[in-house]
Amino acid sequence: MGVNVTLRPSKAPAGPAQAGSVLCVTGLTKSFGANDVLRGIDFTVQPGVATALIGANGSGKSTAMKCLIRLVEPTAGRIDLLGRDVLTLPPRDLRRFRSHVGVVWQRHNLVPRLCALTNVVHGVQSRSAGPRTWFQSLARADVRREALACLARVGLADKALQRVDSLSGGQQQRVAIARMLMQRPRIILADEPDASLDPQSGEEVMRILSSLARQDGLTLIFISHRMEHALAFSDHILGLQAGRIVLSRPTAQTDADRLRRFFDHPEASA
Ligand SMILES: Nc1ncnc2c1ncn2[C@@H]1O[C@H](COP(=O)(O)OP(=O)(O)OP(=O)(O)O)[C@@H](O)[C@H]1O
Repeated sequence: MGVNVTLRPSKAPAGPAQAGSVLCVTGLTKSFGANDVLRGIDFTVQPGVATALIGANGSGKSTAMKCLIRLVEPTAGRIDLLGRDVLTLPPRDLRRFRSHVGVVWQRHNLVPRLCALTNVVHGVQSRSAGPRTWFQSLARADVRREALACLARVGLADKALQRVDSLSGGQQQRVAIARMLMQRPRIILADEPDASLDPQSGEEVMRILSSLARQDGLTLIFISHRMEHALAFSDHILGLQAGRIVLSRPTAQTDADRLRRFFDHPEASA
């Protein structure tokens, strides 16, 4: 896949999204009290591109990702995502807007005592609500079929009726991905989906996420602490240090040594 993520010049004036981009972030700033966590970050992502967001603990990666859908309210800046000026959306529009954004967290928030299929059916609630979305046995036939298909896409069709708390950590994360697919997202944000998993399960989760995004032509933005995952599953890498983007490079133009140097001396990577 072609690499077409570009870093915009810092201190660019707020303006409309760059032509063709799915995401355009300009001057994004976030302070928690006196803690300036994001110090004016600018970047643009083109549709279908997989972007890895890397950086040391506390560099602001999760905060930046949460700002994109206003789970954290930015202090300043502009975010154009999926053609919407996100920071101006009124609450009702924001809820509807979020339903187009599939999010995968490190902690997946499944309902442990319910089966995998019911948990996946819950993903439809972003499109339609009501008791028929509470349990797979009550779900409309087409919803049930779609949920089964989503489970099949993550390789868990045979676990559909198994309680989620009887599945392994990696399998649970795959159920969470299937639930996210039920949203029919237009973009996927993943905050360390490979954390808290053993290396093999973490890699499998990343591989599934990445290939689903590619199959559906979806933009994927993911945070990972695993250098090898950033290299294997992205088209472009953005590196944050103390709330600033100090690295923006097509993945094909970097390697493990360069990324190691970024982690050791991020200030020298700009
Ligand atoms: N809700 C909050 N209230 C106050 N401070 C916060 C809040 N969320 C994050 N922070 C602070 O913002 C800074 C950046 O946190 P963030 O979670 O974005 O970093 P990160 O790069 O994702 O780190 P990690 O790799 O450890 O997850 C930290 O100093 C953190 O304590």
